[in-house]
Amino acid sequence: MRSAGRKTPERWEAASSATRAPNRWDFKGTASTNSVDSNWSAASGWNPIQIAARAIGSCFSPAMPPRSPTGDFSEDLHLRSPIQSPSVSIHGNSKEDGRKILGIGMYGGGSGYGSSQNQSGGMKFTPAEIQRATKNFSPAFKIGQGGFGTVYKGKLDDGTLVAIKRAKKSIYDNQLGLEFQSEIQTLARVEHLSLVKFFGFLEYGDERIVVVEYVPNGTLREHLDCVHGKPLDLAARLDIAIDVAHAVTYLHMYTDHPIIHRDIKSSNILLTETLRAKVADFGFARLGATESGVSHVETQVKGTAGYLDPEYLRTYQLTEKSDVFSFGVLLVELVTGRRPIEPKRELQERVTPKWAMKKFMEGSCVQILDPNLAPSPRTNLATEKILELALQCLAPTRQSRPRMQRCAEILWNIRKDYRELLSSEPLQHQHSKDSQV
Ligand SMILES: Nc1ncnc2c1ncn2[C@@H]1O[C@H](COP(=O)(O)OP(=O)(O)OP(=O)(O)O)[C@@H](O)[C@H]1O
Repeated sequence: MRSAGRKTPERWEAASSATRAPNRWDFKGTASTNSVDSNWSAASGWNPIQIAARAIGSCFSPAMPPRSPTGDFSEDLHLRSPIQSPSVSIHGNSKEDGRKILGIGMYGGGSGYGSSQNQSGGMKFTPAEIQRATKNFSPAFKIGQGGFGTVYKGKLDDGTLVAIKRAKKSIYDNQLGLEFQSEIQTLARVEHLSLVKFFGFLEYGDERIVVVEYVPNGTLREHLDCVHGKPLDLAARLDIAIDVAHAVTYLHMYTDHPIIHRDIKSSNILLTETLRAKVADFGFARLGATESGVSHVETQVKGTAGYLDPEYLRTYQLTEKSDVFSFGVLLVELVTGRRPIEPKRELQERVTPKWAMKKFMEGSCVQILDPNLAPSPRTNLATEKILELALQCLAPTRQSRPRMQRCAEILWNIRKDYRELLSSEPLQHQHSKDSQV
C-alpha cells in the first residue's frame, strides 16, 4: 500500500535524526547538553541506557522498613488493599541486560475478588491463603522473574489461578510512594478484558505482594521466539495487535484523565489459551495529560530501550503518544518477529524498526517478513498495511502519530480485509499456505 503522505526514506531519516536524545541521564533526569546522533543511534548504541541504568544503580538508596522479628513471611502479615496502602516502587530495575531504565511500580486493575472485596475493588487475602496458594513460595511454583521481583503461580482456595508477584521492599522509595497515592487509587479501578486483572496487594515488613490474574500461555515475545512450539500465524498476530490497541485505548480514554502505560512491549503482552492478548505490568503506568493539555514533565526517564519515544527522551514530556510510539515498535516486532534491538546483527539491521521502515519504504516488505510467516498475496498486503500504521506510530514527533483508538480502527479494517481475502481463497490453497506457518 502506498499512501500519498508517505515519507521517502531520506525524509524519514532526516526526521529521525532531527530528534536528538541526550547521551547521558542523571538519576534525577538532568540531560547532558551533548547529543548523540538520533533516537535510533541512541537506542542502538546503548550508551544512554546503560549509563542511566548505572546511574540508577549507584544513586538508588532505598529506605528499609522494619523487618519482622523473624523475617518469616508467615508471621503476622499486615494486609492492605491498594487504596488503603498505595504501593509505589522505584525499581532500579536493571535486569540482566541492563536495558530497563527505571520504574514507578503500581498495579492497576480490579474487578475485585471474592467476598472480602474492599471499596477499591482490591481483595484482602489472608497470609495463610497466599502461603497455601504458593506452597509458601515454593520454587516449584515460580514462573518468572521481572524487574518487580519473582512471579509465582498460585491457586486460591476457590480454585482461581493467580500470578503472585513478590517484590522486595528494597525496590521501593517511600517518598515517591506518597507522591503517587492518588494514581494508584485510579489504577486499582481499571478493568478491561485485555488488561491483566488486579486482584489484591499485601504488605508486610520488607515484603510487597501483588496478586493478579494468571494468564496461562506465556508472553508474546516467547511466542515470537517460538518457545511454545507452533509459530503465531498472521491472523493471530492481528488479533493480538487489536487486543493491545483496545486495552491501551481504554487506558488513554479512562475517565477524563488518560492513563499512560509507559512500558508497552512484547514481554508485557501475555497470551491466553486462545491466543488473545492481555496487557500486563503497570509497573510504569502513570496518569498523563492529554496531548493538547499541559503534559507532565518527568524528572526520570522510564521505559525499556528500543521502545522509548524519542520525543519523551528529548523533552521529558509524557503523553499517551509515547505509548503509541511503543506500539509502533510492537507492530514491527509482530511483522518481523525480531526484537526491537538485535545487537548481534550487522549494523544496518540492529535497530529493527529503523531497518524495517527503510525496507518498507523501498517496497521490500517481503524481505522483512518473519521467516515463520509464509508470504502470500493476502499476507503481503496485510503486513504492508500494518507497517504503514507502524510508520505513523513511529513518527518522530507526537503530533504526527495517530491516537491509539485510530490504531485500533485501522487494525480492525486490516483484519476485516485479511479475513475477506482468506475466505475468498480456495480452501486447498489456504491450507497449503497456512501449513507453512
Ligand atoms: N499474570 C501473569 N500470568 C502468568 N505469567 C505471568 C504473569 N505475570 C508475569 N508472568 C510471568 O512472569 C514473568 C516475569 O513477569 P514480570 O511482569 O515480573 O516481569 P517482566 O514483564 O518480564 O519484566 P519487567 O518487570 O522488566 O517488565 C513474565 O515474563 C511471565 O512469564
